[in-house]
Amino acid sequence: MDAKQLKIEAARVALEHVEDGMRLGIGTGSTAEEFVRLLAVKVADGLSIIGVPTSERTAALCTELGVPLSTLEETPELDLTIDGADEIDPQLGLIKGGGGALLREKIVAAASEKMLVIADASKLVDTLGKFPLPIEVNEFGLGATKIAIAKVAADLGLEGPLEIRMTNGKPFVTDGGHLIIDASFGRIPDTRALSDALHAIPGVVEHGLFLGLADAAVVAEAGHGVRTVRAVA
Ligand SMILES: O=C[C@H](O)[C@H](O)[C@H](O)COP(=O)(O)O
Repeated sequence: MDAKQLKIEAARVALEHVEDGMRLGIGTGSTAEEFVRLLAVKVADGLSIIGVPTSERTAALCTELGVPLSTLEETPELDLTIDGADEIDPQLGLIKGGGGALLREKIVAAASEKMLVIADASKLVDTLGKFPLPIEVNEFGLGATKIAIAKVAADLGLEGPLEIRMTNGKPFVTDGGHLIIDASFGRIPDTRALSDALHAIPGVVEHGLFLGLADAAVVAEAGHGVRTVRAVA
């Protein structure tokens, strides 16, 4: 089974958690897109949900496929968010933001009663951090913000390149109009301490560590089918 098929399988099982009348946070990325495609078929068959998208990209796909949308202004409390992830640890801590949507994704997940992650098994790790941590920053004061990030990381024994994410030769700009710094710290033993320290830097808008937000992960693995993973205490 190829990577795309695994994403479809995880999305298919996650869809079983969607009930009629739900207010649904809809994630971003290639796995979330497979979920949107399956959701659209159900909607066409009569499933009644209202979706809040986590990016302009997801909003466009939902609109194209006829998935009804709302905003967090109109629908500020959600029942369930279904989203992908770049890494998942045994406590269901996540790294997200590979697609640059981490800020809206975190706001939507935090507004949801439950968050379900969909992924293939390659996203499971013992310790977060092999995937560079996306940090969304304000363009103003970028140099000072980079220095501050490097300092708080060093205090936690972390170091590594801090690279401004580029696309087509220009800095990548998020839906919120910010930049992304991809921080290659390697494994992050104390994710909570790093999260708190990054939040204390004024130029940091948000970061891609999602801690205590996911309730379960639906994980598809070649040869092993799909399993639902819950946090290890
Ligand atoms: O900003 C993007 C999101 O956090 C995605 O959910 C994450 O990057 C996973 O994407 P994919 O399903 O394409 O691996």
